[in-house]
Amino acid sequence: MSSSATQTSNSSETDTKETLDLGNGSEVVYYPRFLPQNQSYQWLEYLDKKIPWTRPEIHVFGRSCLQPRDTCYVANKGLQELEYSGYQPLAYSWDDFPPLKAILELIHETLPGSKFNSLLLNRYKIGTDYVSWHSDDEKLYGPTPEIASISFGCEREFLLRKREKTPKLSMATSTKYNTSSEQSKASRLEQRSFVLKHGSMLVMRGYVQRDWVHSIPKRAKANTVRINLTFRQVLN
Ligand SMILES: O=C(O)CCC(=O)C(=O)O
Ligand SMILES: [Fe+2]
Repeated sequence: MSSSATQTSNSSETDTKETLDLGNGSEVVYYPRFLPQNQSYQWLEYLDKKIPWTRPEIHVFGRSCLQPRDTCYVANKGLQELEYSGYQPLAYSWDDFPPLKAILELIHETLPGSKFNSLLLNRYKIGTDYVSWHSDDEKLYGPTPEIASISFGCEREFLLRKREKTPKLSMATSTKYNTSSEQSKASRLEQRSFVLKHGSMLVMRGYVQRDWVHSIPKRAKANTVRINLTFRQVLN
């Protein structure tokens, strides 16, 4: 497996990126300074105040629990509806949130050929908010989805771990894995991590959702808000 990280610096800071080849057609590209810092603070404040955040009840392994972070969903009209962990978010319109349209445009300029038409937003209020191991492998994104993930606010660690051959871990079936077997998995299976900075963009493409799982673990010391936007394309 080739997993060399390459550093490419262009004249603009925005274009500075780190490419991680995960092998077998999976790639992650990280743009640490994708958005200007000051503009990003304004967007963070806007999103924190203006997005109609909810903390839904989700269903995993036959149990219901409160999702351990706030969420919202924005999508083009007429797309197939998203459903994960037994929860079907209501789709808001891009027109309600002009800054999201501006961010979408910047992403489309940087990633030629991308046509994102939906956005899942997450808000981690404090360090005990998290997202457990999962992959975004819902059928409506197709077999090799490109997902662009923008982060604002508190820096949090993003972990990627090679998927075990069995069992399937998807957003629909994921749950908390804080057991000792989880620790042994972490040492056995290949793992990568990124600290997602304020104003950064991380892009997952190729077979990342099929072959890898990802998570944002709890961090006791993360005591300020983090907002994350994951842009996706629902195929028709
Ligand atoms: O907050 C993040 O960086 C990741 C969120 C995520 O994995 C998801 O929404 O599917
Ligand atoms: Fe995800």
